[in-house]
Amino acid sequence: MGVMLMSILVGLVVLILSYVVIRLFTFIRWYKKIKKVLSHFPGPKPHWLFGNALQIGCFHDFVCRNHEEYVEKQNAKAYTFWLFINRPILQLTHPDTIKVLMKSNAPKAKSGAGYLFVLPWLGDSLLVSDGPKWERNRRLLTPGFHFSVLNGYFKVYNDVADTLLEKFASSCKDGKYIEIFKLASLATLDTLLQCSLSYKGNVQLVGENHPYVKAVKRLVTLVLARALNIFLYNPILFRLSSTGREFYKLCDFVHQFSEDIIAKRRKELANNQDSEKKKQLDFLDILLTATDDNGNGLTNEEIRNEVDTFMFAGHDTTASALSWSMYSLGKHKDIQEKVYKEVREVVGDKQYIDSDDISKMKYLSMFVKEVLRCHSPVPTVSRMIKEPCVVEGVEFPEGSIFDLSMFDVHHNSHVWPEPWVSSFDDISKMKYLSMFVKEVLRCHSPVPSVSRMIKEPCVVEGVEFPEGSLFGLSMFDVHHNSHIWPEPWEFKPERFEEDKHHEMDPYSFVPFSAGPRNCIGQAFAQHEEKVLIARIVNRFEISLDPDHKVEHFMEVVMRAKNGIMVNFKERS
Ligand code: HEM
Repeated sequence: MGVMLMSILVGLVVLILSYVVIRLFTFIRWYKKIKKVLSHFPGPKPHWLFGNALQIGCFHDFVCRNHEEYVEKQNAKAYTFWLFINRPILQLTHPDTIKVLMKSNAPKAKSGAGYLFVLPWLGDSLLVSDGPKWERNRRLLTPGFHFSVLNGYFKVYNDVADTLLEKFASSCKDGKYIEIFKLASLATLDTLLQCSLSYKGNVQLVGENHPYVKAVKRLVTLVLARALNIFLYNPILFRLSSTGREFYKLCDFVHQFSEDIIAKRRKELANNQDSEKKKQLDFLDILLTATDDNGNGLTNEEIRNEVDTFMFAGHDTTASALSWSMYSLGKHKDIQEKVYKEVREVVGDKQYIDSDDISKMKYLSMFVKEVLRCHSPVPTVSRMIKEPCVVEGVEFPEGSIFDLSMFDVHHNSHVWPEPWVSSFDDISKMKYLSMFVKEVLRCHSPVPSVSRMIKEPCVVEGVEFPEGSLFGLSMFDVHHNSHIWPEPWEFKPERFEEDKHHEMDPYSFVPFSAGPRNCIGQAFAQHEEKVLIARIVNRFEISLDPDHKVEHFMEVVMRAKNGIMVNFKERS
């Protein structure tokens, strides 16, 4: 018995030692290889064990130092830095390099900080998933962002603006300055809750006392707290920590919140009660009715994950863009005047962006749509399937060709809905506002960077990177690269005048990323931004507190280190 136990023990030790030796050997081989690959790129000198982790301090300052040294002085299209001995990152800083990864289907980096930390909250949703799961869900969600659906949300943007503007008016009496990010963030969360779940909970008025709002805000903080604390990277240690316990408790709470609404809506859909009460579709309606090629829909959990993802990916990002827009308007009074003049010309004294001269716009809008419907500029497209596919309950074999006839659909009297009133018209007429919003997105890059870990070897600047290499796709660097953007730190909406911008590489302006993993909510976000900015500028003159220093502060989204203090004065 004793001998047997001893043999098992020795066997076990040998097994563990062999495992450790193999891992060590693999690591050393990988380390030598990746070091050689990275030697082609410049970067701050790393410590052998900690890499550059101890030099980072404020991440924003670290990025700016590297930008100056490598991107500006050395004109490098990428530079490298190490978080620890096992975590080298190639930071892509030029359209030529960033496009290699953006065009590919390289998965999101799921080890270390970042995407992994949001998994318990968002599940395997669009933002985090890869491969066939992502492909299927992207296909199912895309119709939810079709312009005909987005158009219906203009009413929500305007309602949200009503509350926000009243808050500005009451808080800024007597020339007081207020911090803008918090208010912007509540407004964008309010919008998303209404557009995703048709949930109206007076979110902006109740503020962070609202339990759901409080939970979402706290979850974002806890994800960040974990990313900054290496001891919480391990999932078991995280679960045992007080931060982890709070995080999981809040996840349960927000999951329950969405699940209750989803279950209720499913029931209403089954009983066909919904259509009578609600005229405007929300994202939930679309997610509940979406089916893939095999007729399978999304499960309640999948829907919940996607809704939670919209909240996470869509509210602080848009709030960042809105806050930096207020900053830019306050800082550049001449630009504010131009935006104001244009808004006046288009919307005049209207309270709602699309109310007063609606009849004229309705006609224009109907005219354009009717031309598109009647003459269908692209009448059909075709697809040949690679796998069997079920259409109307009939299975088609691989190789079948389908004609997708938009012409027929547009002329099908059972499908064509009542012509609806477009409110795009106001927004699309504001060319200067569009340029202004783009310049805010370039200059302040609300999502400063994203990351990818490649599953297959990939060539960047003639150098082959092995599987497992980690890349930082730095939109902030690309947007401030003086070899691409002259005087990149200057705020000049005119850069985006059509003729100038169209000559540029499309990957020189990537605030929403680009390629297959671009932001699904980009049109939604820009519509909301434009309505809110137009409504604010039309009513208020915006000024910055001259005694308050505003500095960028890079987190998951671009914030201001000590906030942005703004005054909104009623125009006379
Ligand atoms: C100014 C506002 C916004 C900015 C700057 C922004 C930026 C981005 C960026 C850079 C990505 C790529 C992320 C990555 O590669 O990991 C992304 C993805 C995504 N965004 Fe946005 N976003 C904004 C607003 C929104 C809104 C309003 C929604 C939802 C309604 C949304 C939903 C998503 C989703 C679901 C993805 C994942 C898409 C996929 O991988 O297929 N975003 N966004």
